Amino acid sequence: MTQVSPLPLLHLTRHNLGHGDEIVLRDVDVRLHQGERIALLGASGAGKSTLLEALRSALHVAHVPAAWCPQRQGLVPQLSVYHNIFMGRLDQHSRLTNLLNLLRPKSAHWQTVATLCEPLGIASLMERSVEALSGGQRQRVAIARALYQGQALFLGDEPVASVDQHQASELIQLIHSLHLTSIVALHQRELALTHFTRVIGLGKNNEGHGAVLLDIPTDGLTLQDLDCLYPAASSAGPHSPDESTDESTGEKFAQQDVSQEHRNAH
Ligand SMILES: Nc1ncnc2c1ncn2[C@@H]1O[C@H](COP(=O)(O)OP(=O)(O)OP(=O)(O)O)[C@@H](O)[C@H]1O
Repeated sequence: MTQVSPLPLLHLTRHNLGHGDEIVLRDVDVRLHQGERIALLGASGAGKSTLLEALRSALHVAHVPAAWCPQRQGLVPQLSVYHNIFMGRLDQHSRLTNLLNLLRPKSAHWQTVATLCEPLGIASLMERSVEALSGGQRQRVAIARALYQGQALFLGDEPVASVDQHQASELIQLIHSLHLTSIVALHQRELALTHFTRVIGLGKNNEGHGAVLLDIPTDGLTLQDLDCLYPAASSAGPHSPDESTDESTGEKFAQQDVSQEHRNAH
């Protein structure tokens, strides 16, 4: 049987990404295909949000719709959980519908949102204002608002950072059950290996510049292969016993070289 290649969605090529005059990531060359589950990894400040923003805006220009779950959530604290989730589709309704819904939610909209909230464990909180929620509950509301957008592609900037590993795993599964393609920035490396098909890892290259260090399938990848993205972990982390007592840069570079063999395998 002939194998059908996955549909290309985007090719972000030879881009320096940053803010103002500051370049955060050099020579970014990333392709996205339909059906991929991409985990974006890297230490804090490595440029995950910067890359996600660039992908988001390139997708917009290419007219590829994507659900978006931002790191800062962007929820309106004074409004109810229901209203915050409904905001995910404001652009799909007329202004009048949006205004009326603010005053008196239509039962059909309410029901749709309730159905989404059920697996997220926030159905009983739909009338509560967001300011009265815990951090983890707010995170679920932000995810629900992105799910409510009803797109095939999900972009999330650390959407499961405020919940424990078990809950994070369930949330990622839910996101994946509703989206064909996903690109998610994460700090939990284990989740990247268990729930995603590909890892894009950001960090400093040998010249000390921010760059894409890894772009590889997760198949066969180990936690140790990811240590090069986290300089502290590669010198002292629990996944690199060989290096835990030796902080020599030689050891560190040896680890980087292993991972760089896989680089840009896509
Ligand atoms: N709006 C901005 N203006 C100027 N510099 C910025 C802006 N946003 C981020 N930066 C800088 O860009 C670099 C990368 O930040 P970014 O938020 O992309 O990293 P990150 O990997 O998402 O970090 P974290 O895991 O902490 O969220 C950092 O040095 C940060 O200070």
